[in-house]
Amino acid sequence: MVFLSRKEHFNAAHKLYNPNWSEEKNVEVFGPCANANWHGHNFELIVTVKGEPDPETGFVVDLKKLSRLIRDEVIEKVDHKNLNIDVDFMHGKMASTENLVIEFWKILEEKLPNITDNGKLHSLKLYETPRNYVEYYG
Ligand SMILES: Nc1nc2c(c(=O)[nH]1)N=C([C@H](O)[C@H](O)COP(=O)(O)OP(=O)(O)OP(=O)(O)O)CN2
Repeated sequence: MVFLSRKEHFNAAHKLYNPNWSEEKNVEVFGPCANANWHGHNFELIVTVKGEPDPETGFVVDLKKLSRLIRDEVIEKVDHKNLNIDVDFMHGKMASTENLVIEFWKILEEKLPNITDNGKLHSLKLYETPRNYVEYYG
């Protein structure tokens, strides 16, 4: 079994704000992340696919195809966007890194069979800042 990864990049704005809470409670829980006028992050998304290399190509998945898939299906939808407002799959959800990575997984798990017969989605690692990141295994 080989684990193969591709890193992609996007930047996006968001705020962490629960509309069911008072302004005071939002500030207490989320601090400056609840700032009404948003804030931005440079995100890094690392997608790891696992499988046996195909005997004819030596590939688990063609990294060019994987990059294109991630960019077309995920990055395009979030890059230079406001995660709370512009991104359909985040509507009604808190725009946390945890919730974002779960939505990315749903998209990529469904689309991956279009580009590989032998690779399966293993994990997503999403960096919100160079020091804060989440890992998700489905
Ligand atoms: N469980 C979560 N906690 C927090 C999330 C999140 O998505 N899930 N997000 C945030 C903020 O959006 C943001 O990540 C915090 O930024 P910041 O505190 O500035 O983080 P830095 O690593 O850049 O700064 P340090 O000073 O090094 O902490 C908050 N919590």
